[in-house]
Amino acid sequence: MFKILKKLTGKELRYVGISLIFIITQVYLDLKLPDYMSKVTKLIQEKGTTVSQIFDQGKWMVLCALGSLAAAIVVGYFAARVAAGLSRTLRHDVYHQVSEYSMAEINQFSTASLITRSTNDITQVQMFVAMGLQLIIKAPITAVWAIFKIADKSWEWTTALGVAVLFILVAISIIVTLAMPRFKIIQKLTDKLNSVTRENLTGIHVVRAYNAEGYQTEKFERANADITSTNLFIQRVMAFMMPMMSMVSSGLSVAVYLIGATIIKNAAIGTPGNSPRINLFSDMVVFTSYGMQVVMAFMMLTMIFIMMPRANVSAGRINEVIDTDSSIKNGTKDGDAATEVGTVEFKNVYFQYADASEHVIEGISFKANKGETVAFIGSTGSGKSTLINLIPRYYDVTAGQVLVDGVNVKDYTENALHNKMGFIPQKPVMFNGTIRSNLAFGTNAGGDLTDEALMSAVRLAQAEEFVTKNEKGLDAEISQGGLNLSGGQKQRLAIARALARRPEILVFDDSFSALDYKTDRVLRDTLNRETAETTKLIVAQRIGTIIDADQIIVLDKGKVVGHGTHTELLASNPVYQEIAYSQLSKEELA
Ligand SMILES: Nc1ncnc2c1ncn2[C@@H]1O[C@H](COP(=O)(O)OP(=O)(O)OP(=O)(O)O)[C@@H](O)[C@H]1O
Repeated sequence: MFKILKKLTGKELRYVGISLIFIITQVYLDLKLPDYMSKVTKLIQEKGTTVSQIFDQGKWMVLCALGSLAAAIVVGYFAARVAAGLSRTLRHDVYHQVSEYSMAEINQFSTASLITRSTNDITQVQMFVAMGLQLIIKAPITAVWAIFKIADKSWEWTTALGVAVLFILVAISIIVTLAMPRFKIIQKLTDKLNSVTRENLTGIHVVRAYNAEGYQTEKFERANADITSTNLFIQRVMAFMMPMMSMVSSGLSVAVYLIGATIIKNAAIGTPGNSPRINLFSDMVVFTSYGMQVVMAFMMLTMIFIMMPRANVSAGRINEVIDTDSSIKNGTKDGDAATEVGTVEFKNVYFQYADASEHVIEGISFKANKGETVAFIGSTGSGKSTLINLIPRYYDVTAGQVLVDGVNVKDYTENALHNKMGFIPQKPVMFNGTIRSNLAFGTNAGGDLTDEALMSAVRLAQAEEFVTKNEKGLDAEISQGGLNLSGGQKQRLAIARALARRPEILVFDDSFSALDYKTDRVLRDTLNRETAETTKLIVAQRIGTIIDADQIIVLDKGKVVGHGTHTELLASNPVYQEIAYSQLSKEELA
């Protein structure tokens, strides 16, 4: 938590300082009240006291109460500003740190947990800071000040107060010890609930189509029941707090009055102007009042103890995200460091996922020259997507080297590397906005993209028809995730987005699969004609898509089992032959 609090800005620390002044003012005014009460008590018992004399003292009491209220409002205002400011800083830091993560870190935390950490966990810290700032400082000052004011009244009363405080401390310790471990669990269970809900919502079509609502509901209910029972346990334990505090405050009042009755009985009556009994009675009223302030102060601390363990767990989870650096370190070379143009080379590359026991890619070497088309084919799970994910450094190789334009991808800055290529993922990703905002997405080495450049990319990607059919054209709206587009339309826009950058290298991860055969053929012909200078790496399932490639690499269980042109492989490679004959007849392949 302290590490998180170090993130407070200078302005926020100034607000904390101002709050401190007002908290002290508030405590001073609160503790001034019993002094006036004492005077009023004495006046009431003395003969000949007039109403205006009592009113004189009462007026100050009202003013103290109003002053204390005003100070509390000011403190609340600044506490809210500090807490909201800190929460904004944390959200900013978490967001920027996560944006730097490689896929390895995102997989390590899981998307659901990263969402909980940047929302729920930050809210916990925000609530704690807002409450804490008002109470953490106020409670000890009140307690110490009040004890100091009544310490000399009578050792019997002070002992009663000490016993009450000791009782509170022991009870709080027991309660917090019982509840603390559950707070850690509760944030994990929130992650789980988030993950189940997300999965259910994103896969709602499949869930409905397979009548799997029951199965999904059961999963959700289990997660829901787990979090409910843990919450209930915590709430039940915490439920003891308030009754216990009222019991202690009532008990303390009774004890002070019982002790007071005995002390007053044994005291001398004295004279009307100087009566020890009247003085003792007034002391007793004042002591009860200060004693309540002490108990209230501990009550405030109790609130803090309720919130602190959970906020602490949340702070730890936020720090974990902020302190985790991306395993992929940016290089320093810019695009001009390239020694070649438009080449991609793999030199004896091995790759293993962090949580896997075996290599997914083993000893792969090849070189794609400028303007060449290199295709990758192989059964599902043979490692095709993994292989091309190594080019933009979504993952780093375990051994070997990947070179782009003659330079190791690890040496480039992220921007320089990504500006060289247009990457079209297996599942096209669309963002909420317009066709224009989706195509001109992100930064581009060539500067801002004109509408002409965008439309030219749209034409190349065979998307012109449906883009121009919409009267808004490039301004046609796209909903989140491209839900208002068909699979093929999304695929074509994803290709247009890559083409619009006019990159040296195009990487297609099975990007033609959602296209019909005719569009696939026309798109390939257009690309060959219009982007002849661009190097193309294509992962494909269909032989037809890659039949004209300059090099075809056949993968099986992460290894290269064939490398050549379509004609060469068809003549001699059994794995390629098997794939080819399963899709096309001998006549079509000839
Ligand atoms: N994030 C990951 N963590 C662990 N293992 C993974 C991960 N992604 C893929 N794998 C494993 O790596 C292997 C290769 O997967 P990859 O997606 O590269 O295959 P592919 O040839 O592209 O398959 P497909 O044609 O079905 O897309 C598979 O066995 C898969 O289980």
